[in-house]
Amino acid sequence: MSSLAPASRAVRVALVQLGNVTADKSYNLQHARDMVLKAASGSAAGKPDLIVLPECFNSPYGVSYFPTYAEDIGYTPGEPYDVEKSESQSIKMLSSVAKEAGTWLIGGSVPEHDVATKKYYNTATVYSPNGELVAYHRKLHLFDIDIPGKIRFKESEVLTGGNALTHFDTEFGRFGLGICYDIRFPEMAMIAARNGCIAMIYPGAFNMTTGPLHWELLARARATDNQIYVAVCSPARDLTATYHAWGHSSLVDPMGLVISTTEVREDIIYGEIDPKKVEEARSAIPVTVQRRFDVYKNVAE
Ligand SMILES: O=C(O)CCC(=O)C(=O)O
Repeated sequence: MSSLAPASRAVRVALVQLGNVTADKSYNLQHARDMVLKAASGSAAGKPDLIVLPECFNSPYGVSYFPTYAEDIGYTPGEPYDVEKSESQSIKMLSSVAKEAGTWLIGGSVPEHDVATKKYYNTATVYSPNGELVAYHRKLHLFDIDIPGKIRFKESEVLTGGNALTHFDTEFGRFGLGICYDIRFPEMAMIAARNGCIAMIYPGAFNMTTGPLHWELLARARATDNQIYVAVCSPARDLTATYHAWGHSSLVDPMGLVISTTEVREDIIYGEIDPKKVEEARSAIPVTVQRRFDVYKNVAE
């Protein structure tokens, strides 16, 4: 298990529960831009250091929409990425608004079309305060569920799952990134925590069936399991859309307490990710060093 990366102070976070995600992509991009700038103007506690947008913020959420809204991002992990030359208008907007806001930005997720391989992905990107694209996560676990009479959703009809875990470093510490259904896989958050991440951030969009059952439960479980912060950022609920998002964007602390949350409408919520609280939780209840990997070395066996 690696130790926590040194952090100078708590990170102020803003979660943007974006409303009005319409069929008009240009409008969606402009609205997301405006809301990031609004979030950056801060709360009574001050300007945030990190702003988060929800899953699929530039397009309606649904398998049939992905090909129409998908953009070619052309990112190769480990290689420098020139945003100016990007083919993706969403990436250009996110980079420029991160720079204008002067904050870290987790740009929710967007449908991606990798033109070279002809594959589609659900992809989240992260920007530094100078607009540099620093991390890129393709949803690893595709949202394929079928609850009879309630909801059937099969991302795999169009999308391909990513094949990498994503952690990124900031001056405040290391963060792990997942998208929505990824939160159901505890291994992902555990590996992030054991690699020194102080938080997992999940742009997401749960629904009216699994939202009330599992959204908060999973966020609190991943936080408690690993004694890290967990942020879940949803779109607002729109009953005129084909997919009704659960909303309830929330920030959970390393003891599993929901420290900031909202209801279903468009909103911006603020909270702090304090690395000292991670250390305090781990010293009070030391499960991170009590694990019996001598008994359960390989959980995939
Ligand atoms: O896991 C769930 O219940 C919802 C997941 C989801 O909405 C998603 O992955 O987009």
